[in-house]
Amino acid sequence: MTRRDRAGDDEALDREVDEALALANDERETPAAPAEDTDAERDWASPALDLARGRTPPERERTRTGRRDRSPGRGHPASGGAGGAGAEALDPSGSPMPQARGAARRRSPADPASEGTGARTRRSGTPAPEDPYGEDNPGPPITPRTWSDARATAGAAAAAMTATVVRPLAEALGHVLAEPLAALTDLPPFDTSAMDGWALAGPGPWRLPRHKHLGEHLQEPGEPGEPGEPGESEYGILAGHAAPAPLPDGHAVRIATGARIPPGTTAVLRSEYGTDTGDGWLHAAPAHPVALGQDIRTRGQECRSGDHLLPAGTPITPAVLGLAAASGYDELATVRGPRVDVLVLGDELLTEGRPRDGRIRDALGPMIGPWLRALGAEVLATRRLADTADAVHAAVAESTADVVVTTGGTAAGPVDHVHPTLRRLGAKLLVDGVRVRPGHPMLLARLAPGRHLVGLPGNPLAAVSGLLTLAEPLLRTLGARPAAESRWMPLAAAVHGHPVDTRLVPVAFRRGAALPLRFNGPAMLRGIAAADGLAVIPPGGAERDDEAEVLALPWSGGYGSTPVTPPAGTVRNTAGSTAENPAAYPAPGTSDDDEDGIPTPEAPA
Ligand SMILES: Nc1nc2c(c(=O)[nH]1)N[C@H]1C(S)=C(S)[C@@H](COP(=O)(O)OP(=O)(O)OC[C@H]3O[C@@H](n4cnc5c(N)ncnc54)[C@H](O)[C@@H]3O)O[C@H]1N2
Ligand code: MOO
Repeated sequence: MTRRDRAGDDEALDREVDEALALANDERETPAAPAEDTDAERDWASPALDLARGRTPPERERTRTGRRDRSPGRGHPASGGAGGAGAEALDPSGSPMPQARGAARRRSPADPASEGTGARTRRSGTPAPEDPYGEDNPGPPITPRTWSDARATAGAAAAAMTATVVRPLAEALGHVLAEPLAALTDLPPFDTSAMDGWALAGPGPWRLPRHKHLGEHLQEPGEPGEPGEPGESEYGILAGHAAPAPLPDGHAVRIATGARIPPGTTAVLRSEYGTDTGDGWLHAAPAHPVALGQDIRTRGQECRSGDHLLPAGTPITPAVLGLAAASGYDELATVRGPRVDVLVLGDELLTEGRPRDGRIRDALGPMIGPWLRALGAEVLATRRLADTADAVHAAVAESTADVVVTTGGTAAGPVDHVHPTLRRLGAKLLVDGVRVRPGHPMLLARLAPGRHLVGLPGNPLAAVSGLLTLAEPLLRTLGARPAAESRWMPLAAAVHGHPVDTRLVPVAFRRGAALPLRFNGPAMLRGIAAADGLAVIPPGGAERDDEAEVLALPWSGGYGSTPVTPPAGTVRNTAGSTAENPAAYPAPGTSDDDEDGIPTPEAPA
């Protein structure tokens, strides 16, 4: 067999398998299907799949990778029961779907190769070659790449951006620290009480200030600070006041959590452990003897001024915002996110109302921008373009963004204008097709040094596949973001595979397992909208209980899980779709001090 014969054979195989997968994944769920759900109906795609598998050329068969067998010790509830049979997948609404069957074989335990594994790019701070695939280095051949190779190529296609933007804390969420976070103060900045109670000097019983007996002062509060010593209110020493006067040996004074400790204090007694006998004396409960230093947070316990709190490259989470504020910051130096223009191609697309007259709603305009923002991009605009070569060419040529993301027009149809546009602009294709389903026509091109175009296929789930395969690694590198740890989970049901391509399949997390969802065809969003992740299914498919790599989604943790706050006024969506964040954090609230209920003194006795 010649090389050409084999290539032709492969294409025929691809077509057959695409059709079989489409049948297995899409049409099985169409309302027109007969009401009775017999085994025969459920399996009607299997012969085509089996046929396709049977014809797989031996050297391309089962280059199974990117998986680890579940160790026998790691049981999960979904795998319990009789012999592993009868796994159910749920559709997005939670109804059981028939188990995929006959499509995958049990893995051999040892499996060192890693085709399905998400490739890692270097962490921020590691120098990257500028424009790695420039004129001097044409890079590896471009077509078509395996899924993991495509991700690695996208992650290595650019260097980390160096521009920084100083942002007020309120606008820094989701960005990345451009510089290490160093404490601007000691934390705590002064010795404070960890509890409401009394500051004590020396061993008890302790003398209480006469005019500050608890009973007297809960009735008619006067002006704070009125009675007593400097820094005291009539309730004793409260948080937020000036330095209190020294506490003489043998004395006690009421003190609130977070208030400054008066000089001379040796310990704090919690209010529930002490008794004010009403005659001017305070006694500790015998069950709670006072330990030296108890319930005092000493200055600098958490950090000293200048201490290195977090490294550059740390994503700014709500917790980082809190730490930055506590340690004295009003604003943070952040890495400028890569600027992205989104171009939505397709004359058939409507921007409002129900599909009509052969036209459908644009599902990608409202989805891609927010998703990119969750991946750290600064989305300049989402524009819808007419399906003409000139419109596409002009929009790409005029864009000043670091990354142009197009949707649709990647295939070879009469109005697929992405490839011709790239040729016209002299762009260099880095990835032209990926061995992944859905989404195989996705592409990545270098428009100019430091400027790239990601071409997402028009089928909506194929576009998501392109986002996670090409856009995510590219944006991660540009934005100097750390790669997320790979997450592996046992599959709660078998999944049909493509014989030679990786599949990305929406899954829901259920009891520690990844449950494949229905409605996972390339044109469908119903599965992904209900999903917690995208399972990476290696060529050949996977059995129930096989461990699969699972890609995080912006709303399910892992990379891209922290949405970037759109700077007010700077993010426009010229196509008029809402640019709302799909996973916005709630407004920062207050949090209690460390009331952990553990009666252990904070400072050693
Ligand atoms: N001869 C071939 N045809 C196709 C192939 C192929 O290999 N050979 N691959 C198929 C696959 S797989 C995909 S994926 C698509 C990719 O096509 P394009 O990137 O050129 O996208 P379009 O043709 O513009 O659209 C495809 C499909 O998606 C719908 N679409 C497009 N944009 C949107 C949007 N914003 N919102 C909702 N739906 C959208 C469009 O109406 C089409 O139905 O090519 C196949 N063909
Ligand atoms: O299978 Mo296409 O690649 O629909 O995305």
